[in-house]
Amino acid sequence: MKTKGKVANYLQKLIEDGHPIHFSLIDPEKVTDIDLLDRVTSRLYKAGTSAFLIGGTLGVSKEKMDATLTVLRNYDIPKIIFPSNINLITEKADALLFMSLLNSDDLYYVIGAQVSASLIVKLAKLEAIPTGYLIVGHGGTAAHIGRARVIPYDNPELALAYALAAEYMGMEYLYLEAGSGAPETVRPDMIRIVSSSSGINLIVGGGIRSPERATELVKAGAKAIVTGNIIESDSERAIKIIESIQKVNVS
Ligand SMILES: CC(C)=CCC/C(C)=C/CC/C(C)=C/CC/C(C)=C/COP(=O)(O)OP(=O)(O)O
Ligand SMILES: O=P(O)(O)OC[C@@H](O)CO
Ligand SMILES: [Mg+2]
Repeated sequence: MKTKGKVANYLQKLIEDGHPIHFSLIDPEKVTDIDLLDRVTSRLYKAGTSAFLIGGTLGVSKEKMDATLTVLRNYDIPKIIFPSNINLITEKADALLFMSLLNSDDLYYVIGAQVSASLIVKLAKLEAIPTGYLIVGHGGTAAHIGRARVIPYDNPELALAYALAAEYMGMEYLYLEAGSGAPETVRPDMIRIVSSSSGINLIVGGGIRSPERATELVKAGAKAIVTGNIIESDSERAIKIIESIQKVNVS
């Protein structure tokens, strides 16, 4: 049996210590000013973000990924690729969420992209984090591109059925995604039901814009939350989100 990689161990330790994980999602397409990115990411780092996720659905190239990762290279927290497709894989990162979009109607997003990516990931010596990706509610661009049959916000049982299937297939994380900029996040009730009846670690993202909501989602059982848009539109608020979830002890 293969031993876990550095990034997986780091995340697992945070979870075991009851420390909520915060992922700062940087969309390389939105990066126009490298100095500004440097200033903002430095503040996120100092506030205690746990890791950087780097990715976007539209308008992202490997060159843009590399430029963003170059800015992030000196932070001693993991830089993790959040891939919308196989062209965003770069050896400059530490790891990638090796995701299967479980509720896609398109086999490409369920297993095709993963087969095309696997040897590239190995050659790049990237750590793969086994992750089920499940799109809920609004779904955003990811739902459209990924041809997802979205899980309704008010159907936690359906989400639980996917979570258990993912867990039984050996995935360690399930990313519940409401979509970038979603008007409503995944609901606490769904998180509560899925986390209490399955053993998979929940990452929750999409539409998280306030410390109160972030805290609520962590208290409901999210092991990690992701914020993307709010970093771009109001980085001070993103900092408040990071600070507020650190006050929650989830053990
Ligand atoms: C394992 C590998 C290499 C690939 C998996 C590919 C899969 C399963 C993709 C799922 C479908 C998809 C399109 C996911 C998008 C994930 C993502 C990077 C979301 C964040 O981007 P947004 O913020 O929505 O992007 P925009 O801001 O460009 O809309
Ligand atoms: O940009 P936001 O709305 O924070 O969403 C983050 C992430 O879940 C998108 O894939
Ligand atoms: Mg985005």
